Amino acid sequence: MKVKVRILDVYSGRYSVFINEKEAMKAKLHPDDLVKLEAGKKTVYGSVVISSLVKEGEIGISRDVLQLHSFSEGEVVTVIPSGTPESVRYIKKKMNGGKLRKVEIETIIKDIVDRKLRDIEISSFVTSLEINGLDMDEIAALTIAMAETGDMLDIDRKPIMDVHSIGGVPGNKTNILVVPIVAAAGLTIPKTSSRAITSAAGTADVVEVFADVSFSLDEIKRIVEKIGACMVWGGALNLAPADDITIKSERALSIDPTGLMLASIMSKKYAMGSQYVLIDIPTGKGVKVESVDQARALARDFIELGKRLGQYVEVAITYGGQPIGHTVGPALEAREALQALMAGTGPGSLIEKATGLAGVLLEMGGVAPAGMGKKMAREILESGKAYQKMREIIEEQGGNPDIKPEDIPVGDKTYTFTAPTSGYITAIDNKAITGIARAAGAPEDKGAGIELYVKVGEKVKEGDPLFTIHAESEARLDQAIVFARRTEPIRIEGMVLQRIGNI
Ligand SMILES: O=P(O)(O)OC[C@H]1O[C@H](OP(=O)(O)O)[C@H](O)[C@@H]1O
Ligand SMILES: Nc1ccnc(=O)[nH]1
Repeated sequence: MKVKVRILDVYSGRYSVFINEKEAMKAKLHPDDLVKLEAGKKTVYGSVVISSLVKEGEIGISRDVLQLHSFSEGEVVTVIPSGTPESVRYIKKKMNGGKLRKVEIETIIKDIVDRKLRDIEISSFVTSLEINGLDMDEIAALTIAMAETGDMLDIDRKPIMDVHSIGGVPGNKTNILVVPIVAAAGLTIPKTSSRAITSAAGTADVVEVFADVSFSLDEIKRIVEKIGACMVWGGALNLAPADDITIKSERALSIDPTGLMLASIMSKKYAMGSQYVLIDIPTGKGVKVESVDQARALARDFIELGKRLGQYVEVAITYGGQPIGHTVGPALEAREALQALMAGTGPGSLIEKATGLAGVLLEMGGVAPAGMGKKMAREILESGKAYQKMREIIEEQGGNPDIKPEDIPVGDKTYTFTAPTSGYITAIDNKAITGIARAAGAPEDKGAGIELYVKVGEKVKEGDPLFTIHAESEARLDQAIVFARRTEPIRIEGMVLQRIGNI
């Protein structure tokens, strides 16, 4: 079927092509059918939307498609119905517990990147990995396939360090301090981050509050060669492009299958050319890895995967039993991170973790003697050198280097929960805290989130403030209050834990 292109100002997050109902009937096309568009050497796949936005003889091209492919108004394209991709058979093989061969994994990833697989098939793939997992051969093949379907960065300034958290713990703004500390020591650290997967704010969501995070690889090369660091969003680059597509499914389901997590992280590190990689595995109740034994097993997998990729990997198992610092949500976390960098100090959990991880990297990079890295990291932070480096990063990434924490707007719709009784704080529920912040609108609403006034082990009196919810709308605030009342995220000794009826 030959039709003319109509550029449509439609942005749906999916590769949609719009076809007139009569045209569709003639071509026996139905909603969500996969079609191939051919124009010269250009081949693009898209999902059909039946619409009166276009006339017979036309095809509507959405902004999603135009992000990666150029089409011009009136351009003639050939539309060919595309049958079910071969990769769907491989997804079903994994769903049935089979082991995928390298070529099968490569086909799935290529079809994801080429948009031949629709949301339903991608979600099925992610779910099958959550249920049936991957062995190390499959994970290595997945990692390389994810990296090699995108661009690779070649940075001259060596050695190239990197740090990445598996995430899962609310308030984990740690690496926003780690990166400038390490770069201030003269090492090169081209940090890529994802947006939130299971949390209320991914590092890319937080950094975006005070700088751009979407750059081309050439722009990143310029920034990193100039100042030794960046903090950018992996999804904006054509860097392991399947990663951000699968993360969208993970976010919707709030899952992060271990094998896919290993590949997601290490494919980005591999594509950036990182030589020395530190992985942070937060461990504790309510995070992705709940026991130290599980963390050790995952650590061994990261180290093995690194060996197969030619990268030196070390792993830090860190405390994840409660939120890091006192804030959860993009703007609130950006404020806290900036405050800590400017003051050279801050909440114990944040400073201890940041200087601990940075210390390991300084030792891995050979600029600190064994066992002296954390001390050196703390000195860099307290001296203000880390803040100066952060100013450079913000400026090079298009932000205002003079930004102050109070310049960062946070949600002005607030509600504060207070202690219903006196006693010691015995637990803070990570999942509940994340759920409240996400109910309040985070991470999409940058100003949404939670300010925590207490941590485990502290003593409170009845009526003392425990936490404040921030939202950008009353409706979102109400949703978050209901969620908070239902989940009671902060437990005080002596509180009734459960009430069981006469069942
Ligand atoms: O907590 P959740 O959302 O599951 O995991 C995603 C977060 O973990 C990693 O953090 P970092 O970039 O290493 O700081 C990712 O980049 C992302 O920010
Ligand atoms: N699955 C992932 C977890 C954390 N970071 C990532 O980039 N990917």
